[in-house]
Amino acid sequence: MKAFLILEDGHVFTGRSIGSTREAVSEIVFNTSMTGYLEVLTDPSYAGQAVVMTYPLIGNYGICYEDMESERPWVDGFIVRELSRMPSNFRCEDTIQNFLEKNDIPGICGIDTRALTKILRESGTMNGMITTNENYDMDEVMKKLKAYSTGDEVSKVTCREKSVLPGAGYKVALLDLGAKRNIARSLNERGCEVTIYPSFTTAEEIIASNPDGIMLSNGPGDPKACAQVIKEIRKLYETDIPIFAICLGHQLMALATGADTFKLKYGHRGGNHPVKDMETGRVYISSQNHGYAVNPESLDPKVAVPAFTNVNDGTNEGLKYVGKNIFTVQYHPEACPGPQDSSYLFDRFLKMMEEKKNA
Ligand SMILES: NC(=O)CC[C@H](N)C(=O)O
Repeated sequence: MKAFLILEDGHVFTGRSIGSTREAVSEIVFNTSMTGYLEVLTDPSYAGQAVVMTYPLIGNYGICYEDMESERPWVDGFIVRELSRMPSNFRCEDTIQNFLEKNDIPGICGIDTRALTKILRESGTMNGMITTNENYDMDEVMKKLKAYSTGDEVSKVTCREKSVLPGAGYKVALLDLGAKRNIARSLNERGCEVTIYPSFTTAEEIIASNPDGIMLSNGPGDPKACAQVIKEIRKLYETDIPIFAICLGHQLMALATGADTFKLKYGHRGGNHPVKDMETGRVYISSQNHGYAVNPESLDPKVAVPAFTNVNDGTNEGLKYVGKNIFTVQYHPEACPGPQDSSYLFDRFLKMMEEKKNA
């Protein structure tokens, strides 16, 4: 069946429908990872967005359920050049086509994703519609596209109840703002007992559980849409509990302590973004998925200083909080998909908890 991708600037791409045939209006973003499409589909940070994969062949190893980063796919749509018709891998359990269909996620294949990515890169991220309706009315479509914006996506994707991953080591409270599974897993593998809290949990409840450390997760949408969570994070900042935050968590801690965030032209999404550790000068290759960033000029140097910078565009990729056991990164040390270069940051968090305990 034919499908169309209609962009807010009037461009129309014609391809074939994959997954669900329903219409989807979303923000269109591109990801340059060559593999890891299942982790991309199931990363809750993509709620409210449809993802274009720039790598031209997607799906060749199928779907391996074990690799899911949450219990379901969260993207609004999936856009690829060529979808593998015959996945082949010893772990393969399903095809992307089936997986998208079962989960009612629409997609489009067979379009020139290079041309599409160039448009997004030059004009910036924009809204788009995926539809199988050949008789779409352009004026109606444009009205819908202009009206669309990501709202409070966090409350949509967070867990409903708290849960615990047992461990004999440090007790970590993980605030789930749309957490990828590999965050809890990375802590659990290091022996931590991880208690996962819904995003609407109060700071008082977390503090009362007396954790050795607090972890703020990644998550979808505009960080400024999370006013209530920001208030609770401010209270966590006031304690002396060690805190480590990733991506949305990093942005929210910055907002909670007086800094500002802004929307990047087309974001960073992929598996090979170079970040520089400002202290050592060493560059790490990181997995990233963000559309917003902290404005370093808005930082009060008495509160927080840049710890990592993106080598491509010089934007901020991490902060160290002055006089606090707090450090935060904009990229993904849990790296699923992506290089494992930065997994040492979890060890750094464990060391911080150890030092605090022995102080
Ligand atoms: N992966 C994330 O946590 C993304 C954070 C935020 N939603 C952004 O796009 O910048």
